[in-house]
Amino acid sequence: MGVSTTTHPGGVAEIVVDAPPVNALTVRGWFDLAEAVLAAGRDPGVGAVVLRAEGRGFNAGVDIKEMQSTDGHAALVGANRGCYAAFAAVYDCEVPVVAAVHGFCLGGGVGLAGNADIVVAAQDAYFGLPEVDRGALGAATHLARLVPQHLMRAMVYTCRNVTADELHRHGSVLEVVPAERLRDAAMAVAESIAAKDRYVIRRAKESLNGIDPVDVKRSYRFEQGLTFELNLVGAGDEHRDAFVAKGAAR
Ligand SMILES: CC(C)(COP(=O)([O-])OP(=O)(O)OC[C@H]1O[C@@H](n2cnc3c(N)ncnc32)[C@H](O)[C@@H]1OP(=O)(O)O)[C@@H](O)C(=O)NCCC(=O)NCCSC(=O)/C=C/C[N+](C)(C)C
Repeated sequence: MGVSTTTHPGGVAEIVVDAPPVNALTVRGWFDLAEAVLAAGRDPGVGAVVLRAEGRGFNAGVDIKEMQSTDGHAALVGANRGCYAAFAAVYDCEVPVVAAVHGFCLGGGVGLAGNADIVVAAQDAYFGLPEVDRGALGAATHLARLVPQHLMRAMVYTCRNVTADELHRHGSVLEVVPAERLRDAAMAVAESIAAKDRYVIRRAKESLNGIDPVDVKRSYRFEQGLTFELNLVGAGDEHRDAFVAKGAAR
């Protein structure tokens, strides 16, 4: 349980998130993931990273229950800083990151997949930002890397999800495979990158980040500023409390 890294002989670091029941990460979980991704990229023996998850889905975003059961603002501030650190780590990782997505990829999950260099998905994968329904904002920066502008806006305002097949049609998901083949498909892409000259691949990643038209970290920080406003006016608590109460009622 948690975040684990296995470095394979071909130079692929496989980072696996396993946080039952739905891979909704705690503050600690986001920071652990950030450190695992950065450490893999720092390892000179690594040429590519595969980021995947065990369980029912890739990622269900922040752990709302931790946020609502923690006194004061520590969990709220921590989740924001943890998400920022984890999304930034995927982006800044010195080698390409291949996200292997299955099942749900929601909220913070989109932050991870959107900042990955390559996304491979299972046929059951879907992506979305339920933030507006949770009284929050954020990860539109990263969703905008996966879908065109108007679809991104529709997804933010309506909280509708898109499937892996739709993203494949937009070109942001490289390959859609049956769930049982997801790990192998992601590893195969990562191995083909790790087989290249490691110095050149690191410079290729640095170069691609350097020509990005959007500063993803700054853009996400702007989004977070408005999330803080929603918290100040009480909209955050109202919607998160409703989520927790709905689960309890069930
Ligand atoms: C589609 C989901 C993830 C799974 O659906 P399901 O039908 O397979 O499972 P179920 O809804 O019964 O959930 C199982 C248990 O997991 C709990 N759960 C689910 N999501 C979360 C969560 N995010 N935090 C804490 N706990 C969660 C759920 O209450 C069930 O517990 P019990 O068995 O009842 O005890 C579906 O669950 C779903 O849609 N979840 C909500 C996803 C969501 O809204 N994520 C947060 C998005 S906001 C975000 O990630 C980033 C915010 C930005 N910022 C940091 C700036 C605030």
